[in-house]
Amino acid sequence: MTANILDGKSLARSIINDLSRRVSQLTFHKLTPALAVILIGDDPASALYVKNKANACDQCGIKNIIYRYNNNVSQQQIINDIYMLNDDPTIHGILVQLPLPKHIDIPHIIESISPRKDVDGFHPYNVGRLAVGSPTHLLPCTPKGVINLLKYNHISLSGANVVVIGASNIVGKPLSNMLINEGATVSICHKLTTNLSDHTRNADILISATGHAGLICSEMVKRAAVVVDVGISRNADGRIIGDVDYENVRKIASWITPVPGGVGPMTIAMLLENTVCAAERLLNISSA
Ligand SMILES: Nc1nc2c(c(=O)[nH]1)N[C@@H](CN(C=O)c1ccc(C(=O)N[C@@H](CCC(=O)O)C(=O)O)cc1)CN2
Repeated sequence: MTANILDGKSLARSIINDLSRRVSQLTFHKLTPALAVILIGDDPASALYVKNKANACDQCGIKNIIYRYNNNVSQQQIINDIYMLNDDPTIHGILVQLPLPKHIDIPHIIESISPRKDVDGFHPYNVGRLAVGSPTHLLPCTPKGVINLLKYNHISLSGANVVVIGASNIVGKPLSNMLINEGATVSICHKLTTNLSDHTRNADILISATGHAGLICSEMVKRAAVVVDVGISRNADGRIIGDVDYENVRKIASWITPVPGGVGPMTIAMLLENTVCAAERLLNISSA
């Protein structure tokens, strides 16, 4: 058996293509969706992700402005600038690229973003709405990308045993809530989980989001499981690799995401979709 590929790169391309039409409709109504990106410090990976986000915005006509700060910028300065962006009617989405320098308190920064412009879906208001199963326009991008990738490939979530490895606020926790809302039975494993394989071997759908290269080997995967790799690390040659031992696990799984080209591009497509949704809400023409 060789797994089918969950091709996030091509799905993301087609989503971005479709978004161009929604952006044109907005610009017809004299509203150009605009995303403000706050980039603090000199982390090369963050700089690359921000550049990729800007390029993707350009592809579908979303205006994007990058606000760059030195590593030693004060927390208050960032919060003041976010307040300014909250009040700016020409800005529809605001995101702060993570991680942040140690002296900056991430929850404090995120809570200063208007929930209506929180296109990362990290604000406690949006997190809370997701947790209680209320409709929310702004879901976190990586989990939303995973769910879209699975649904697009007709992988059923209702009643499935899903194991999520990693309990971060960005991926593991919101993804688990989204999966529960889809009717899946969800187990969340994390750093302190003992006997990880006992959990993973029961998974119909196994999702790993740890950034621990090669964590998931074929012995940990049930035959014909769906395997989604959200991890990104670099090996000694600087090549990007995921949490999953792709070459061996693909011989066991029914579906698998590659790294690169799986979940990563979907994260960016979902960010763009959230930005368009945030703008559409102003005109009450949301098609999401
Ligand atoms: N404010 C946020 N910060 C971070 C988020 C986030 O969703 N919001 N997620 C990650 C980083 N991230 C987006 O910001 C991100 C990571 C990876 C990719 C991606 O397309 N990866 C490619 C490989 C790209 C490369 O490294 O060459 C792939 O997997 O194919 C997109 C976005 C942490 N911070």
